[in-house]
Amino acid sequence: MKKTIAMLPGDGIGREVMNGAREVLSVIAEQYGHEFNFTSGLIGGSAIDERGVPLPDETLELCRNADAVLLGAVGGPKWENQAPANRPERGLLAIRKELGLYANVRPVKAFECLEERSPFKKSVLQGVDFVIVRELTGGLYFGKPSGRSGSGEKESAVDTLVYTKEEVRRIIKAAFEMASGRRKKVTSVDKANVLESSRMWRETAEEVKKEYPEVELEHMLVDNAAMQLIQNPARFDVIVTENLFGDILSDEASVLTGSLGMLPSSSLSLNGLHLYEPVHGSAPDIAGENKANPLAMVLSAAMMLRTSFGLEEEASAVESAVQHVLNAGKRTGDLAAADEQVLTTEEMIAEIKESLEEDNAIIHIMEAYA
Ligand SMILES: NC(=O)c1ccc[n+]([C@@H]2O[C@H](COP(=O)([O-])OP(=O)(O)OC[C@H]3O[C@@H](n4cnc5c(N)ncnc54)[C@H](O)[C@@H]3O)[C@@H](O)[C@H]2O)c1
Ligand SMILES: CC(C)[C@H](C(=O)O)[C@@H](O)C(=O)O
Ligand SMILES: [Mg+2]
Repeated sequence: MKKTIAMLPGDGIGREVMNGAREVLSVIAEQYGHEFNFTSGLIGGSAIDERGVPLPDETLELCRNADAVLLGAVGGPKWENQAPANRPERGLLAIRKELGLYANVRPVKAFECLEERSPFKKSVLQGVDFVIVRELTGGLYFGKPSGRSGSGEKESAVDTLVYTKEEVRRIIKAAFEMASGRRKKVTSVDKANVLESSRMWRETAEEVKKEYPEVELEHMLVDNAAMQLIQNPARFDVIVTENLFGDILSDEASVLTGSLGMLPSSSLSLNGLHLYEPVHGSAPDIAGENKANPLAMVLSAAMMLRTSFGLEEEASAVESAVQHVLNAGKRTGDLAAADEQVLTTEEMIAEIKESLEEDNAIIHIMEAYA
């Protein structure tokens, strides 16, 4: 299979983990006889430094000419004082909007071998396997008006939470579709006791539910959801929610897996060009130190292989390699216990590649004797 993959490393650890994903994908290409053409573009702070804007036109063009997009992370203290319209994060919001990436899928699965690294009891983590479907191109992040006016104590700031029915319907449909292929339960998270937008969200969820009689729908207020997520996380299958609620709940949920560095995501459009990125940010506190956990990025690449290219076997091979190295006790600093050896980002990637190569050798031996 011949595919073009646009890589946007971004800033901080985004660059380090993207290098790792590229190496892993190169091994997959070689083993399975694919041709992956990697193109590379600027986004975020690095784009501001080189082109003066967080999302240059040429980066968008590069993405549109690709079969899928991989993104590292954007942002960092260097660009904290940029004008709001020219912050690194604006590049990320703009690419999501421009490519129509309305559905951000964030799977949360607790690896048994990492249970010790989570602050939760084993009994809480048992059976944790859910997906957060976060609306990504509307809500509080994009609503107008947004801005500041006035001065002194009379200065005011406004952000607007606005959704059209159409925007709500398509994300809720995406969640029901996902639940249909899973444990058939959708939890729609809102703040319908206060927000008008949430009341419309809730009504729309009820309308969509009629098309999916086999899928259960429950509504949950977001404050309760934040609590249930850590009290009884195994109760969830598919959570669907507004942009900002989904952002907050997914970082919270990452603690169930042991580290934010474990959470991958896909951002899906209606036209088939999708973007894959870890849930974490550019981690300025460890950037440039070869310390970042590259597994969220590697698992995002696996999601790309499966969702964009239909390469189920290849995606599973990457996920099995991740499972294998974790089972073997290999840990970056975010996952290591005090008495455990700490691997660098590059060493972790080397372990993944080695595991893929061993796996491949076993497959060849089995084929030879079949
Ligand atoms: N998708 C994105 O590009 C994205 C997401 C979140 C935050 N950000 C940006 O990143 C910058 C830093 O934000 P933040 O510090 O609040 O969040 P962050 O996700 O970058 O880091 C939060 C904490 O988690 C740790 N961490 C995150 N990823 C890790 C990994 N792969 N391995 C090991 N440890 C990891 C960091 O070291 C830090 O202690 C900000 O500019 C923010 O806007 C970008
Ligand atoms: C960097 C920021 C704009 C982004 C978001 O809030 O969507 C990030 O936190 C994420 O989760 O992808
Ligand atoms: Mg976030």
